[in-house]
Parts: sequence; C-alpha cells; structure tokens
Amino acid sequence: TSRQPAAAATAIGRLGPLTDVVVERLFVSDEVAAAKFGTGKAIDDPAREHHELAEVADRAGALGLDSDRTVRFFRDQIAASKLVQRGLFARWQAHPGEAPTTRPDLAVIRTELDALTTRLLDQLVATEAVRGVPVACRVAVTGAAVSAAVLDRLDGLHREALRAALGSVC
Ligand SMILES: C=C(O[C@@H]1C=C(C(=O)O)C=C[C@H]1O)C(=O)O
Repeated sequence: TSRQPAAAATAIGRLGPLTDVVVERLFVSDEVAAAKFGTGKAIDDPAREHHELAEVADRAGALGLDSDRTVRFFRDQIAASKLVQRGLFARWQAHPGEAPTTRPDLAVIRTELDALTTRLLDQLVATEAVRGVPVACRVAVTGAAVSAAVLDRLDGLHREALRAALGSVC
C-alpha cells in the first residue's frame, strides 16, 4: 500500500503555514481510516468530536480567539477528516488490493491529532490579522490551497477534503 507521507511541503503565502497543518491533519486521517478499516469500528465518533469541540471552545477564549468561529473551523476539520475516511473506505472496499496491510493504533493517532489541535490553534492566532480582511484572506487561502495541492500531490479526494477544511478560514 502506498501511504501518503506527512506533508513536508510549504504552501505559499500568509496562510501557507496554517494550510500546511490542515493538510497534515488530512494525512493523519488516512491513518485513522487504516486504524478503523476492517475492524467494524464506525468512522463517526460523536462523543470524541463533542469532547474535541468543547475543548477548543474553551481554549479559544484563553487565546483571544472568537469561540464560535474557532469551533466552526474545527467542525470543518472533523468533517474533512470523515470525508477522507469515507473516501478511503470506499476505495479500499472497491479495490481490496489497495487496502492497508498494517493497522495503526487509533489511540496513538489520536494523540497526534491532539498535538495538531494545538498547532492549528497557534496558527489561528498567528493569522488573525489576515483572516480579518475578507478579500486578502480569500486570495491568501486560494493561493495556499492551490500550492498545497500541487506540492503535497493531493489526489481528488484530499483536494476536496482540503476545500472543506478551509471553508471557514476567512
Ligand atoms: C478522526 C477520527 O474520526 C472522526 C473524526 C474526528 C476528528 O476529525 O477529530 C473525531 C472523531 C470521529 O468522528 C477519530 O475517530 O479519531
């Protein structure tokens, strides 16, 4: 199986660093899918999602971020992750030869996701100024997304997920 590497490339512009972390989270979603595939475990875990969103709502306040906007951003990250997971499940069901042959430990992957939450919150703080100017933000987010798609060689599924993940950045 050809597992995609963690994002190493650097997306362009003022929202490049944020976009890089978003892409990294999408790649970790491949690992989540591999952890769940063939185990009977559901892609959706509402309790885990609820806990994550409650925590970011809490931490947003302490960081001076708007709590509702921050929760919306993370809701999009979760939706994008599930989009990747559903797409990979469908791909692996249709082409069993492409399914992963090893099963990563979901608990370990979730600690990676928790670390990514901190980095995403840091990036939201670092990009507050540009995100506050709608036109500049949309230009920056488009450039970052297009460059990340090329540099990280995103396939159609991951490009669609990236679009979903960046939907409420501006
Ligand atoms: C990533 C997972 O799959 C889903 C997506 C989540 C997320 O992106 O944070 C959380 C729970 C699940 O609904 C997971 O189970 O950890």
